[in-house]
Amino acid sequence: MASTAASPAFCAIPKASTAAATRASLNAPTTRFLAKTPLRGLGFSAADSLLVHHVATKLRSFSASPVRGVATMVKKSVGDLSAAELKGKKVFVRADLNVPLDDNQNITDDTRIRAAIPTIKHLINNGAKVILSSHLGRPKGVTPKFSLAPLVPRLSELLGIQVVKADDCIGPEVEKLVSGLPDGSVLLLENVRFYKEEEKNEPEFAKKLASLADLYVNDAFGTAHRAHASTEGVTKFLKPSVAGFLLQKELDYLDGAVKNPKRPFAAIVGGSKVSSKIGVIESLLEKCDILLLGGGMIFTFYKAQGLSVGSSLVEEDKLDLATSLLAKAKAKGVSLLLPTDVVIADKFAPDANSKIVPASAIPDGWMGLDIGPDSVKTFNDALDTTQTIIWNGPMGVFEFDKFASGTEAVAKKLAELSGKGVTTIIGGGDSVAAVEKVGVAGVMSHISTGGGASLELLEGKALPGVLALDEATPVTV
Ligand SMILES: Nc1ncnc2c1ncn2[C@@H]1O[C@H](COP(=O)(O)OP(=O)(O)O)[C@@H](O)[C@H]1O
Ligand SMILES: O=C(OP(=O)(O)O)[C@H](O)COP(=O)(O)O
Repeated sequence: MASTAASPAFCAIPKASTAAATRASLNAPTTRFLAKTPLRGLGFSAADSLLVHHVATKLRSFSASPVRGVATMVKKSVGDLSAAELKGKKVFVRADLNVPLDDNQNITDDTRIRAAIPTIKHLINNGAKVILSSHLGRPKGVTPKFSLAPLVPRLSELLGIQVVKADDCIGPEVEKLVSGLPDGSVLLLENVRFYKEEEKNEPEFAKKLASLADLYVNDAFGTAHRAHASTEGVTKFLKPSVAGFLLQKELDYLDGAVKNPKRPFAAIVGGSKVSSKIGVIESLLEKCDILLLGGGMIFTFYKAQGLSVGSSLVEEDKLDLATSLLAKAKAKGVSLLLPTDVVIADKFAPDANSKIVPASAIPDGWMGLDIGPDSVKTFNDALDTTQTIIWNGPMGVFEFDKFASGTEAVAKKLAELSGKGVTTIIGGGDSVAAVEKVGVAGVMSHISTGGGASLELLEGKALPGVLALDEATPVTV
C-alpha cells in the first residue's frame, strides 16, 4: 500500500486528551443537573457523594432511553394515555407505511411496517379501534399501483388479527366501516395522497379525516417533516394528539441522545455532496467531539486545501464553505478527520480499474470512490474512544462492491462498539441500506426509519408533525 506520509496534515485526534477533556465536560453538566434534582425529596442525602456518583452514572446510561426531562421535544406519548382513555375509542393512527414494492406489488422491505406494530398492538390490546392511515409513494390523484392493499396481508400477519381495508380514506363508505369496528380491531384507510388536499394540508380535508376518530396518534416519523393534513392539520381537530412509540424512539435518539450524548460523541457524515449535508455538519459541529467525513463530499474539502482531486466529485461553489467548516471545527475543538487515503477508479462503474492512493496523490483522470484502509484504521481508532456515535451517509459508492469496503468497515465497527455498550445511531438514508447489506442492523442502538426527516432533525429543525402534538405533562426528575 502506498505510504500516506505525503498526505495533508488533517486534524489529528488527540486521543487520550480528547477522552479526558470530554469526560470532564460530561461531569460538569451532570453535576449541575443533579444539583437541581430534588435528591433529598427522594430520601437521598445530597452529601453522599458516592451515591450522587452512582445516580449520575445511571443517568448517563439512560441518556439514550426515553429522555423525558432531557430531550427538548417532549411530547405526550401514546404510553401516557390510560387504559380508560383508550378502551372503545376510535384512534386515528398516522403511520409511515411507505414501503418499497416490486413490479408484482410484493413488499421488498417491510421495516416500516414492523416499526409501526408496537403502537398499533398497544392500542388494540387496550381495546381501541384503530383507524390506520398512511401515504405510499407520490401519486398524482388515485393511482392503483400506489394502493395500500398489498400491505394488508403483512400487517394482519404481524398483528395477529385480520386488518380490514377501506377503498377510500374519507367519505360515507369509510364512516360506515368505522361505525362497525369492534374494539381491538384495525381499519386501514386507502392512501391519503390520493387526495391533493393531503399535501396541501387543506383544513377541510384534515377535518374530514379527524371526524372519523376520537383521538390522534402520530407514529409516522418518516413523514414528520411534512406539514400535511394527516400529519399536522388533523391535530387541530383531534385532542389529544400524541406521539406513537416509534416517533418517540426516533426523537429520543435523534434529538435527545444527540443533544445530551454520552461522551466522547462522534459523528460520521458521508454521502455524495457537501451541499446536502451542510446543515447537518454545522449542527453536529456544535455537539460532537469528533467528526469523521467520508463519501463524495471529501473531495471538495481536499480541493479547498489545494490538493489535486482528478475527476472526483467536487462542488466548486462550496470550496469556501469547506474551508470555513474546517476552521469552525478547529475553533470549536472538534477533531475533524478527513480520510488520509482513498480508493480511486478510472471510471464511474462497478468494473472500473481501481487502486489505493494517499489523498494527496489522486492522478488526473481518476476519481475517488471510497475511503482507503489507512483511513478505516484511523477512523476505527477514533471511534474506539467514543460512547455515542451517529452516522449519516456512506463512505463511498457502496452500491459497487469494489468501492463498498469503507462503508462496510464503518458498519462493522459500529456493530462491534454497539456490542460493547456504545450508543450507535444510524441516521436514515443510504447508511441504513449499508448497515442492512452488512447484516448488522439488529445490533445498532437505533436505526432511523426516516431519511429526510432524520436529516432535518439532525440539522436542528423542528418537525411540523412533531410540533403539532400535545406537550407532555412536565415531570420533575
Ligand atoms: N466518492 C463518491 N463519489 C460519488 N458518489 C459517492 C461517493 N461516495 C458516496 N457516494 C454516493 O452518495 C450516495 C449517498 O449520498 P446521500 O444521498 O447524500 O447519502 P444519504 O442517502 O445517506 O443521506 C450513494 O449513492 C453513494 O454512491
Ligand atoms: O420515504 C420517505 O422519506 P425518505 O425517503 O426521506 O425516508 C417518507 O415516506 C416521506 O415521503 P415523501 O418524501 O414522499 O414525503
